[in-house]
Amino acid sequence: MSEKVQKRQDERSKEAFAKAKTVIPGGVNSPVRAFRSVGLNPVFVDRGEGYRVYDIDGNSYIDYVGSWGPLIMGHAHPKVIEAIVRTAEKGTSFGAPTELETMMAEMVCERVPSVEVVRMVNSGTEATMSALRLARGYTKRTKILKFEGSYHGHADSLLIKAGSGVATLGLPDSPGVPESIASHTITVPYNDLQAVKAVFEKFGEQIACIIVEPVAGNMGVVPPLPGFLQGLRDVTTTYGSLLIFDEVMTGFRVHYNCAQGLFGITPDLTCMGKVIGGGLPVGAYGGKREIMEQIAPSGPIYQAGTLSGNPLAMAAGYTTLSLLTPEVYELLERLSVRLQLGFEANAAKYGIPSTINRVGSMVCPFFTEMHVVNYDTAKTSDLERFKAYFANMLDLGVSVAPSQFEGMFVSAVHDEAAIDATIAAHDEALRRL
Ligand SMILES: Cc1ncc(COP(=O)(O)O)c(C=O)c1O
Ligand SMILES: N[C@H](C=O)CCC(=O)O
Repeated sequence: MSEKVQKRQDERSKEAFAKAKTVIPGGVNSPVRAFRSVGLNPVFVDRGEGYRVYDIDGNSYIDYVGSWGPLIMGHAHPKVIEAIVRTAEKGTSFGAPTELETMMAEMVCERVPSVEVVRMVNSGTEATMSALRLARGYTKRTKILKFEGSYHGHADSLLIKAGSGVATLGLPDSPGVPESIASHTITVPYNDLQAVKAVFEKFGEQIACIIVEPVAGNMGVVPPLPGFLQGLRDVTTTYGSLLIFDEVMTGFRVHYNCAQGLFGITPDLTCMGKVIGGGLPVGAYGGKREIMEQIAPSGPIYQAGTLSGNPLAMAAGYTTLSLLTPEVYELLERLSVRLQLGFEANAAKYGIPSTINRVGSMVCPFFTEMHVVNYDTAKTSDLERFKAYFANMLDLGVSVAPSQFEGMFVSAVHDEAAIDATIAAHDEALRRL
């Protein structure tokens, strides 16, 4: 395969990055994009179409970043683009209600039974930050519990032992988060129900909520162990705390009814983002009416947004959700299993320690033989090997996230040929290690 591959050009991306660094911190608007942990120059994208992205140097890649999850229908899906254009022609934002927002809310409530009422915001960070405020205001408690290596956006209360870029850059706590705020956040290892119970025995009456990624996707992909999510449901019910599912990544990604539908657990509140914006900036939080009605203007807990419910985001999100039929999830499962099996066979062929975690179309190859169940086991992956693997994959025309602590996202427009080409690239990438 290597013989057929032309050397990847990157001169223009290098120039673009140098220029960006003069006016943008680190040259990027979100840290992991800088490729720092893999020691490379970031690829500057020109355009995307279907499962491919094209960079400004003229290289093209089979893409598994998918804008970090939202693009479940691939890049520039014609129906999504058409909906955005049609909507934009009528105006881009009004700061007044539109019927599109109600249509979107109806669609979310219909597909996610735990969500009776939903408020749109502009990012996953806004969704989790607002859900925390609501949980604290509703329960009149201050402490929260989150899991090590989970990422819930960059609100102060949640930037404690976080995953994603924070893990990638090795920054367990961020300067600028006051100790007085951090002290209210309790962290325990993911999948460790005993640790959760021990915390509740000590502080249960003070804990407003548990916030959990029902499939962890920011320490690489880590599925919940059997009984873990149910255990969280039980303990929060016992102590009168709220259970918040952060489905910003898993929402409409792993199942037609989100992760809560896949695992059959009903949270009190759900945070969403990514897929529900179809590639435009969006977030949402929703849940039981009794709790959600505490939000202003129906209740006293304040949260607002100039661009919230933006018509373009609603049009892109609504169209994306309309395309996501149960059959699409069957297709995603088939394609993703094919990818996983191919990767497993390649690793076995070269005797490379490997664990491939997968839930639906979230896939993550770790370079370790350990069963990856939490952040500590995720960290046993050989990061130097990941670095070399990442560079090889890029040279072979496959774009994966530039960090071991992120997953791959298969889209519904990746076909079997694309998956097989990816498996072949992976084979070659491992052979070159
Ligand atoms: C599970 C989870 N929650 C929250 C967020 C924050 O979302 P956003 O980047 O849109 O602020 C992310 C991703 O960044 C995420 O993966
Ligand atoms: N893992 C993050 C979100 O899910 C990646 C997005 C980012 O940090 O830019």
